Amino acid sequence: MAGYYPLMLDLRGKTCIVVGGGPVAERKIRSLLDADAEDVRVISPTVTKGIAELARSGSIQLRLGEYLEQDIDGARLVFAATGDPDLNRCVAAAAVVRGALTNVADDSAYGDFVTPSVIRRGDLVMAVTTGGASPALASGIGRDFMARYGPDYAGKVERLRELREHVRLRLADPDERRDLLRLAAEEALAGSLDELTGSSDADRMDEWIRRLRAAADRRQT
Ligand SMILES: C[C@@]1(CC(=O)O)c2cc3[nH]c(cc4nc(cc5[nH]c(cc(n2)[C@H]1CCC(=O)O)[C@@](C)(CC(=O)O)[C@@H]5CCC(=O)O)C(CC(=O)O)=C4CCC(=O)O)c(CCC(=O)O)c3CC(=O)O
Ligand SMILES: NC(=O)C1=CN([C@@H]2O[C@H](COP(=O)(O)OP(=O)(O)OC[C@H]3O[C@@H](n4cnc5c(N)ncnc54)[C@H](O)[C@@H]3O)[C@@H](O)[C@H]2O)C=CC1
Repeated sequence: MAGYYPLMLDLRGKTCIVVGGGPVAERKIRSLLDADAEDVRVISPTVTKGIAELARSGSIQLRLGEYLEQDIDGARLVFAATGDPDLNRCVAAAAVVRGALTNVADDSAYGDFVTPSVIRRGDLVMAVTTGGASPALASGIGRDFMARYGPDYAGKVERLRELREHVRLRLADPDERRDLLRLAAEEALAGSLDELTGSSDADRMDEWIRRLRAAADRRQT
């Protein structure tokens, strides 16, 4: 069993190809679109209603037909998600030759990566895998995360990003920057980010930094 190295890929501008058009392929396609993939191509003789709708709206390019090896030319990611195990292996082998990373839906041993359960809260992205041991458990833990980290985390992360940009411009001392940003993250986890007042964004940031500095000083004494 592979150890799996987790990473977060920027898929903008990269060609992603899904071979197959059933419910599993649809899930992979939706997860690509959720990740802002801009060039998603699907090859399958039959597709779900959902995939057909995504093609109609222009979110994906669909070729209705059986897979041909040249379909995956230029791909960076390839998903082999047909109901035919031999064909899925063929797709994976052709992808390897082309240097593309592959996912094989019915046998993870043949692919380069597995798809985790993904929870998104704006820029906060959580991914859970069991490496194929129990997709149902990965999904269940994903649901637990959803309950623990609610939709408010999208706003929290946005504010922490703003604060971080502000702090990097305003504070020269790297130790002080680190202490304040760690404290701000603790506030986000404790749910106390909403106490900010101030008339403009810059005022709010200055006030927040003042408060964090005071808290950091209190900690040191
Ligand atoms: C190895 C992997 C390869 C890959 O697809 O990358 C794979 C493989 C297989 N899945 C199977 C079954 C199920 N898959 C799900 C659900 C999900 N499967 C996903 C990923 C993965 N599935 C990769 C490993 C992930 C990991 O373990 O961490 C998720 C997380 C993400 C996604 O699909 O995008 C998504 C949840 C999304 C969410 O809810 O967040 C459910 C649950 C359900 O349907 O409710 C079931 C039934 C219950 C069960 O089996 O647990 C079968 C057997 C088919 C058969 O029996 O014929 C195989 C084939 C095999 O095991 O060889
Ligand atoms: N990774 C995962 O999360 C899961 C994986 N699976 C496995 O994934 C596979 C797909 O599952 P489903 O979507 O439910 O299957 P499905 O049978 O509903 O769909 C298979 C799709 O493959 C297409 N297809 C068949 N021959 C093709 C060809 N020559 N070229 C291109 N496309 C072709 C069909 O038109 C159809 O759209 C199955 O092997 C299943 O065992 C099943 C459940 C979960």
